[in-house]
Amino acid sequence: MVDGMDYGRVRLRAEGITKRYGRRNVLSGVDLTVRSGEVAAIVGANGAGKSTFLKICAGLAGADAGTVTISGTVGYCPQQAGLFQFLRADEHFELFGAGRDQPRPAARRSGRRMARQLSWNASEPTAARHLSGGTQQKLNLVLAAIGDPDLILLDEPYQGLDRGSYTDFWEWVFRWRQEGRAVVVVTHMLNLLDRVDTVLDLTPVEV
Ligand SMILES: Nc1ncnc2c1ncn2[C@@H]1O[C@H](COP(=O)(O)OP(=O)(O)OP(=O)(O)O)[C@@H](O)[C@H]1O
Repeated sequence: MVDGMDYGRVRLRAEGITKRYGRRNVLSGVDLTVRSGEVAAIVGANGAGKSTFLKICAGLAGADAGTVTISGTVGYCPQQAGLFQFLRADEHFELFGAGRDQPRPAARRSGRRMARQLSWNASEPTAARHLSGGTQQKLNLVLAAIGDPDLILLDEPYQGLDRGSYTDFWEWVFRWRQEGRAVVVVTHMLNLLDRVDTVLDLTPVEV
């Protein structure tokens, strides 16, 4: 437990989220509530609407109906890393840190520290475009957590991670929970579902 964290406070409340693309109903009245100190997993088949739902929660896509209420700061990790190809890791940390009012040295320190937890030395002066696919994904992940957001939204953030880093990633998620953050993870890793607090299954119901 961390002093000052508001354990149990609702960080995300999505109610009645409905989304259509053309004539296709992707989400129909989806609800999800996540509190500080909780991990929610979103599961469902390919195309079930997991990424769409997460983007709506992050405010990056609009819903046709329903409301999303967020309390506190938000970090979002997209499925495809949205990096600046010519910038180094440190420069990404500074840029994303600035977006969350974090001074440059603090952002650099916290980015490097989190990278180390994923077995990556982020102080190397390598442009993002020259990082390996898995390392780009680590950068993508660290950027979602820069500035210690209260709510962290992760869209299958482990693609390309090696076995050790994958384990480190889940340890991270459960550490964040312990620290009182609210975490939402899109995942296909059903073996971990007994360790999360809420499971939202978007698989369409057969009628
Ligand atoms: N911008 C868009 N325009 C039209 N259709 C879209 C758009 N974005 C998503 N879709 C469609 O909405 C459906 C849900 O897509 P989404 O990416 O949310 O699914 P998902 O559950 O995250 O899938 P996956 O497990 O493959 O990542 C799919 O049929 C997809 O083709």
